Formats: sequence, structure tokens, C-alpha cells
Amino acid sequence: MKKLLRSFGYAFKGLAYAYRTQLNFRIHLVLMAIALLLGWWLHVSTSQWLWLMLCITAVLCAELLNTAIETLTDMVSPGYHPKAGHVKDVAAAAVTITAIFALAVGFIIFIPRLILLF
Ligand SMILES: Nc1ncnc2c1ncn2[C@@H]1O[C@H](COP(=O)(O)OP(=O)(O)OP(=O)(O)O)[C@@H](O)[C@H]1O
Repeated sequence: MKKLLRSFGYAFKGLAYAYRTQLNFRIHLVLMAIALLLGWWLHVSTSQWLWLMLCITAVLCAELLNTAIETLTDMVSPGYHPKAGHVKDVAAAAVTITAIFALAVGFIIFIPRLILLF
């Protein structure tokens, strides 16, 4: 039990590190809050909540993995190396693909409801 609590502590340390150092992570948290507020305001269905939760989890996890990969790359290759660049670019591409998916889901869920409202 103590070990489990300690693992949670490490995970929160990781979250705090990403929050402190990554502007993109903070931006994604703001967008997540907006999506949750819109979902609540527009009374989205249960299945739509599940899609929103999937998107939020995927984007935040991609951003956290990107931060881990960036940090490791900076440690392993502090100087310029083309492969270090590729590693960071590929990790950033993963975040971008996930964010585009989340944006598409957000449009599909929210736009028709917003159009009906205005
Ligand atoms: N060691 C390196 N060798 C070669 N190219 C690098 C190296 N470090 C970064 N790059 C290139 O510069 C880009 C930006 O790298 P950087 O480390 O600034 O990441 P970032 O996405 O701006 O993240 P952050 O600002 O959150 O640290 C990388 O995607 C990569 O193309």
C-alpha cells in the first residue's frame, strides 16, 4: 500500500513537472476545461461524454509522453544531432495527430448543438 501511494506521488511529480515546464500542457488543460464546460452547458449525451473523455485523456497522455521523450533526448543528446531532432519531431507529430483527432471530435459534438442554439 505504501509503495502504491509512493508511485502516485511520483506520477503527481511528473504531472507537476509537465505543468511547470510545458506551455503546451497548460494550453491543453485550458482547452480541456473549455470542453468540459461546453459539454455540461450543452447537455451532451453519455456516449458523447465518453468520446470527450477519450480525447482529453489521449491528448494529455500524448503531451506527457512528448515531454518525457524531449527531456530524455536533451539528456542523451545535449548537443545538435539529426537523430535527436527526428526523435523530437516524431514525438511532436504524435501530439499533433492526437490534437487534430480531438479537435475533429469536438467539432462533431459541439458545432451542431451550437448552431441549434444560435
Ligand atoms: N539536440 C537536437 N538536435 C537536433 N535538433 C534538435 C535538437 N533539439 C531540438 N531540435 C529540433 O528543434 C525542435 C524544437 O525542439 P525543442 O527542444 O525546442 O522542443 P519544443 O517542441 O520547442 O519543446 P519545448 O519548447 O517544450 O521544450 C525539435 O522538434 C527538433 O526539430
